[in-house]
Amino acid sequence: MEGVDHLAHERNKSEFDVDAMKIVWAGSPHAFVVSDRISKLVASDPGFRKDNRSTLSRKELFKNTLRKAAYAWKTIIDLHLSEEEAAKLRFYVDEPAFTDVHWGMFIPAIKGQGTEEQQQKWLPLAYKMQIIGCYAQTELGHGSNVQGLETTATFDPQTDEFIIHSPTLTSSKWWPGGLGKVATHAIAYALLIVGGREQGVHGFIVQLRSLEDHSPLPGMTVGDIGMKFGNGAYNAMDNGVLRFDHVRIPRNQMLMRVSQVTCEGKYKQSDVPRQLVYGAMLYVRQTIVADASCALSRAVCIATRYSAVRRQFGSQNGGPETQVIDYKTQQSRLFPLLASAYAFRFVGEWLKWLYADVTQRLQANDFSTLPEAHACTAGLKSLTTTATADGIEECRKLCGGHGYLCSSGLPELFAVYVPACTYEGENTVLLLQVARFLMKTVSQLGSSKKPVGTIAYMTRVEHLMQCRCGVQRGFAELSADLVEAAVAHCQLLVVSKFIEKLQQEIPGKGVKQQLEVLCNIYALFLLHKHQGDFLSTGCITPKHAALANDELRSLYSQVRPNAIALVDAFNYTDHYLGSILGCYDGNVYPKLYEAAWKDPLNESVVPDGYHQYIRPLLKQEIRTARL
Ligand SMILES: CCCCC/C=C\C/C=C\C/C=C\C=C\C(=O)SCCNC(=O)CCNC(=O)[C@H](O)C(C)(C)COP(=O)(O)OP(=O)(O)OC[C@H]1O[C@@H](n2cnc3c(N)ncnc32)[C@H](O)[C@@H]1OP(=O)(O)O
Ligand SMILES: Cc1cc2nc3c(=O)[nH]c(=O)nc-3n(C[C@H](O)[C@H](O)[C@H](O)COP(=O)(O)OP(=O)(O)OC[C@H]3O[C@@H](n4cnc5c(N)ncnc54)[C@H](O)[C@@H]3O)c2cc1C
Repeated sequence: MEGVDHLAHERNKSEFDVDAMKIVWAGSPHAFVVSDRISKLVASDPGFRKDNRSTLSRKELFKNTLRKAAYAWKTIIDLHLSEEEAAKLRFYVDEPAFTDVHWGMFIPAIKGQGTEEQQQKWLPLAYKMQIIGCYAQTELGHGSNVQGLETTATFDPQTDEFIIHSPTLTSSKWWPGGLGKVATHAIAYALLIVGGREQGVHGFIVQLRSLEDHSPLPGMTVGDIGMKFGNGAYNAMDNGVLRFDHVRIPRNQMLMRVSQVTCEGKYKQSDVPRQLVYGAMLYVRQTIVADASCALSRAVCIATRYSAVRRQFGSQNGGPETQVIDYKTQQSRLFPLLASAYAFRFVGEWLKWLYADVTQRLQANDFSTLPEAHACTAGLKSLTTTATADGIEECRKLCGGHGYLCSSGLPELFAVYVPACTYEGENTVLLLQVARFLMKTVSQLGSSKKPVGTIAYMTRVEHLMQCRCGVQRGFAELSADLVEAAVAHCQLLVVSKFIEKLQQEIPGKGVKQQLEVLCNIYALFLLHKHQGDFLSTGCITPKHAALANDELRSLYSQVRPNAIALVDAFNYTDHYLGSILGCYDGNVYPKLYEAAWKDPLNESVVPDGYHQYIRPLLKQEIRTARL
């Protein structure tokens, strides 16, 4: 039935003020208003249509992405959108594109690592999109090991230039988004060589393509690296390959905030730490944590609405069958994911604050919190992306067979999301960085350097004092266990930031109570999942473990009547969700049926290839037919 809200009875059950929860989710009344307006603007504009993506060939998909990016830019200019509104528009257009890396990495890298003068020269061009940038760090042979990069930048004092060169096949830049076909410029990372001495990896602004006809400049071999996981999905992005053959760039195109090369060929290090070369990664990891809650909430919204629509078994006296959301097994898989979406939202908010704080301190030459900020961004990036990728797949399974259809939106969401576990730092590699930070802290326990901030709790964990002398030995040998410790540390962060959120004033009828229920689910689910660790370390008794399990069941019952309203609070349009199973009105079956007929395979009743392959088979002519 068109126009009927099939989920109205669910919405009527809710015990809290959904509009107030929408503001909590958005972060502020202002953020809600902007997000609501821009999402509706995108949803109502046929220029941003995306329901045909999975049927396009790679070339068609790519061209369509270029069209959308240009159309989005025109909309931003025509409507005089602010930076905040423009970012929201790109978000709701919901298509991986070169613009993500231009705005998300190229510009932040110049801001973080460029001198004032360099920023003044390059940022206005980038902001107006008169140049399009990518972030060319990873090579064919090295991604995680940044110090192992082989591209060289050799200073030539005769011409006051750097010679950028790819000496081996494995030194080819490989993966950068936007590089393959679009970017005119790159921040390329290369091993700096001055006066014959290697000075570590640095960033350089390199023009790749002509601003007149887009052809690669002399000395550049550049192209796309090929199809990636999933049809459609991330294939809208032109991840690229690039080789430099003795390409010359002016000296002032080395990003020189952290260290400088003079025209006489002197290498000078500022008093800022070398790790600032990694600053763009700090920034992007923080945005990835914020984005995790969006991707997970999207999958959870689809699975929750569909679970309320779908009925299987349990009909009494010819009455309706049971909604699958009422099965305790469904609840025990779905509701912890719902709780995780909210938990990641709040930890993402906090990380944004932490990043702003560390940036302010860095500008004032206070580098004291940089290691903590690195550990938090790296650890939370790893934890939230792993949980989100796993969560999207679980949501697909929670939707049964229909979850496997592209029209459910879940396969594409998974395919686009899952590389987040790899890009911007492979997740295990990042956890090892957290472990290193934790072990460094443990080794300093008892000294005058007291742990503060997110590691202040360590002084309260007595047995850590006993193991502090052994932590510098056997790091590699124990690394698998240390990675688990790193995850536990990050989970503690997530739980404590959720609790801190609840200590704030939260307006709206029943909103705080709902969030308390979700926070308890998040924490108790972790305790339940890792009860072996808690029991074996004597942190809890078997009785506590059983109580936690009982409490979880009771909490699931409390969520049940509010489940639909809790996902409505994400305020996603049907356009953004891109899912028949998750559509707002719950009118799933007619929409699924209709969508099937739109598949290109259904354009003719008898398929292409019938006369060539099916008929000969049926007529037993197969031995004589030429295949
Ligand atoms: C709206 C905007 C959207 C933006 C885009 C959003 C989403 C993304 C969308 C699509 C994807 C697009 C782009 C993807 C881009 C990329 O993937 S870019 C490439 C990213 N590459 C990596 O992340 C590589 C990972 N490797 C590393 O980070 C380092 O090499 C590693 C830390 C693993 C090792 O470093 P190394 O120097 O070799 O060794 P150490 O372990 O000795 O470290 C030295 C010290 O430096 C500290 N440190 C390391 N990293 C940082 C950092 N980022 N910030 C601050 N400090 C750092 C480390 O802790 C050591 O300190 P100590 O010596 O212990 O004190
Ligand atoms: C979709 C996508 C977009 C990307 N975009 C960009 C971009 O715009 N710009 C850019 O520069 N790069 C980009 N990348 C590259 C990305 O940053 C790297 O792939 C990533 O950093 C992982 O590095 P790697 O591929 O070398 O993995 P590897 O390090 O080779 O990882 C392989 C395995 O080895 C393990 N491993 C590695 N080192 C260690 C260690 N020390 N201890 C224990 N285990 C270890 C890892 O855990 C993993 O299991 C992108 C990648 C993808 C998939």
